Amino acid sequence: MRHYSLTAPAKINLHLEILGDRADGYHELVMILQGINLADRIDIKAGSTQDIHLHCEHPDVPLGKENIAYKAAQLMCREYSQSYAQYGGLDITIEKNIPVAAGLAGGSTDAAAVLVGINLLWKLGLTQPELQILANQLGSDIPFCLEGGTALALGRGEELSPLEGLDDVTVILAKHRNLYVSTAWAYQTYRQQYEKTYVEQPETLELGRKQAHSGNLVSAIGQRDYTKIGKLLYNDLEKVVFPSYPDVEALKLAFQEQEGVLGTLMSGSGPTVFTLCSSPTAAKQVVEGVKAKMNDPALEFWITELTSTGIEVT
Ligand SMILES: C[C@](O)(CO)[C@H](O)COP(=O)(O)OP(=O)(O)OC[C@H]1O[C@@H](n2ccc(N)nc2=O)[C@H](O)[C@@H]1O
Ligand SMILES: Nc1ncnc2c1ncn2[C@@H]1O[C@H](COP(=O)(O)OP(=O)(O)OP(=O)(O)O)[C@@H](O)[C@H]1O
Repeated sequence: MRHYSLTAPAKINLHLEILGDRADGYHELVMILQGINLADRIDIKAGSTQDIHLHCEHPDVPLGKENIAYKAAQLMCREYSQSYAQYGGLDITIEKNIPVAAGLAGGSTDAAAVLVGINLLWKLGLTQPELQILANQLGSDIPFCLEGGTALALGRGEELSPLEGLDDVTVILAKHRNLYVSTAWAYQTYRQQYEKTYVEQPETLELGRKQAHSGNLVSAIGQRDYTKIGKLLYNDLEKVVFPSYPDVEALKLAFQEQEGVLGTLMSGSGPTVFTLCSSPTAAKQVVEGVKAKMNDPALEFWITELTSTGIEVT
């Protein structure tokens, strides 16, 4: 029986700027997204019945229709009903290595891997743009997860332009165990506090505005100037997450104080704080410094790298 195993990397946001809210309930964004080497593993094969069966040992991952990977499988069954009838149901196992509800697109990357896996399992031959149309229906981070690497993302996150790949930098991830931030809550709170309606502008004007803030970071990425990249990290959602979750801000400040840090920022809607370092050795020292400063047993740390590799069949 055919069986596919895929690695599905997490992401961080090097830049997240909110231009305003939109009539469809989303926010118009300018982001720079970056894949990292921390990945879930997705195993996918034909099931013995017509059902979709999801397995995951992580206690915080739902196993039914609320799981975004399950929704991705359902979408494929609906869109390609003939293949579904021909090949039968699906058996999907998620090995969860990416922290849950952490601002690292864990669910989104699982869903993207399910789209890729079913495309292979059912021999659909869908192209990347065709997969992108499906990804876009499922969530805002999923189109990026399908591509991976480094990308500028506009719109609600789905208008992607690839940037120079960054893959020789160490990144520390840190978060408080059992601290979760809802993405919907973060954007809704931002909407309430910084109400600014996004107005479509003539193409050239709008492009100029979008490039104004992220442009320097895009240039630094092009030059692979990691010192500059570290200084230009930016996330508008820190403005709403930090006042409600002061521990997250304290964690960022503790990283900023350490020597050997290139830059530090909250990823997505948090609560994970990431820190760029020039080497794994420097990163280990930084983690020790933060542990000593915070003295909080609830803190968890991961040391990994930026990666230009997206979803891969292994
Ligand atoms: C915070 C980020 O992870 C940064 O990459 C993304 O912007 C969120 O991506 P995501 O979790 O895939 O988001 P979705 O599942 O599409 O939406 C989750 C929630 O965030 C809000 N949301 C999301 C994206 C966006 N551009 N504007 C929003 O206001 C949606 O209204 C929804 O309530
Ligand atoms: N495959 C999945 N993996 C993890 N969580 C999932 C999954 N499917 C649904 N969820 C639910 O979605 C919520 C958000 O989890 P996820 O790990 O995707 O958050 P996130 O990394 O903050 O997402 P993003 O960065 O895209 O906003 C969790 O509380 C969990 O209950």
